[in-house]
Amino acid sequence: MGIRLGCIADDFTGATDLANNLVRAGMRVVQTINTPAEPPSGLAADAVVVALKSRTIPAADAVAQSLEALAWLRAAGAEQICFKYCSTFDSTSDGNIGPVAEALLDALGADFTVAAPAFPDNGRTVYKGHLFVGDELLSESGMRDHPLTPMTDANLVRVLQAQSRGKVGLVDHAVVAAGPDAVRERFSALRADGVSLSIVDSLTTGDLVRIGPALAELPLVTGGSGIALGLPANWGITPSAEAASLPAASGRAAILSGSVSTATNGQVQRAIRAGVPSFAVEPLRIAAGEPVVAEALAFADRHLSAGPVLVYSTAAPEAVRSVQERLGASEAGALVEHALAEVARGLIEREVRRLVVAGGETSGAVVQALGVDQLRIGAQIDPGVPWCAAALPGGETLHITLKSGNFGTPDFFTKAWESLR
Ligand SMILES: Nc1ncnc2c1ncn2[C@@H]1O[C@H](COP(=O)(O)OP(=O)(O)OP(=O)(O)O)[C@@H](O)[C@H]1O
Ligand SMILES: O=C(O)[C@@H](O)C(=O)CO
Repeated sequence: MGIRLGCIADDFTGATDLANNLVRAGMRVVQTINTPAEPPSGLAADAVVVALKSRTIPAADAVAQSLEALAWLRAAGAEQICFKYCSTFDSTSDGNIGPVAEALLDALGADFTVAAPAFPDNGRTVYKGHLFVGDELLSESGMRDHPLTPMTDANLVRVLQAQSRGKVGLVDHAVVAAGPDAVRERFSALRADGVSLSIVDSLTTGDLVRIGPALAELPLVTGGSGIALGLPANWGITPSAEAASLPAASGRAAILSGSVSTATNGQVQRAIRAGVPSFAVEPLRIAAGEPVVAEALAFADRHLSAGPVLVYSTAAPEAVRSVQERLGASEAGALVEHALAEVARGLIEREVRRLVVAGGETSGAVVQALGVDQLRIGAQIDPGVPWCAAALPGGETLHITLKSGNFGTPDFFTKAWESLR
């Protein structure tokens, strides 16, 4: 039997976030890093999440990579496809949410899908098409300063329309609250009006679960990880603790943080205050050719035997902006990602087997550098952030968690270890 749900995620932390919600809803989930080169075989899973790093690449490349993932997932027997992007709708005016969603619709021969980024467990809600992060509109949240995808408009109908060929509509909260039949009716009305992509309001987890049955008929659904909460029940799958079990963890521990999000800035400061030995990676020093990676690893050598160490490039928005003005945003990003990926490799050589990574782009760079191609999803540390187990190329197990920038409580970097046994 093939898999039920095939998922394509546009970044690596987002993929584990989605996998985490599917596991919590009872699905057995395998996450692959990129589209596997081999055709699917022997997958003991209800869902596969293909993690891409396509959020900030040119739209045409994101489309090509997503279509490749789609072909693999269809070969694995996927009965429905889910395209996962950020709960803060991270994108630019060129995409990549609209272009990828439309290309997937075309490839599936479908004419309509939803765009439902809400993840109320993490404070992301959508009302009248406007995205809120906690109590703030998206455009007034820390996301307005994001280095790669600054979000300056909270009206998602407008944001998605700007990056889509087709017409964008809205399923508003009154319809969602009225239940799946009302949602189905609204889908039909939107279709009749020529709408191909529709933002869906959701204020609570209950809203996301309630729309679940209405999504069963769509070949493609798109959204944040919250959309996963209502899908497994469409196959009669119910929550089970077994879905989240991982092998026992051991080995040295480290934190690598390349996220510049508001939450991560707080978490780094908190870890430093808590006495975690910490090394700051400075982009301008890397650009000047200074041996920053070697220094970070020498620092790790001095501290690893006593407990977790933190290597971070995380900085406040003004500092990030000033680096970007000097180096260019994507050049600075690439430079830091490369350096942190090199540090990750060095840490594995130093017997680190428990690793916290913060930031979606950073996680992508680290996981690829480590040669990890598949993750098993374990228990949740905080909403959207599970521990995962991966086989290193030598066969040893690495326990790793990929934390989205804005996820996790302020003490995440010190408490994460407690939920790993
Ligand atoms: N001090 C810095 N100056 C400039 N750029 C930085 C700095 N530190 C990190 N970066 C870059 O900023 C980007 C941060 O993106 P990343 O996705 O890793 O984190 P995030 O955006 O905070 O988290 P998420 O995408 O999970 O919400 C990366 O490309 C990273 O290399
Ligand atoms: O949806 C989210 O907020 C996260 O999974 C994510 O994608 C952040 O990069």
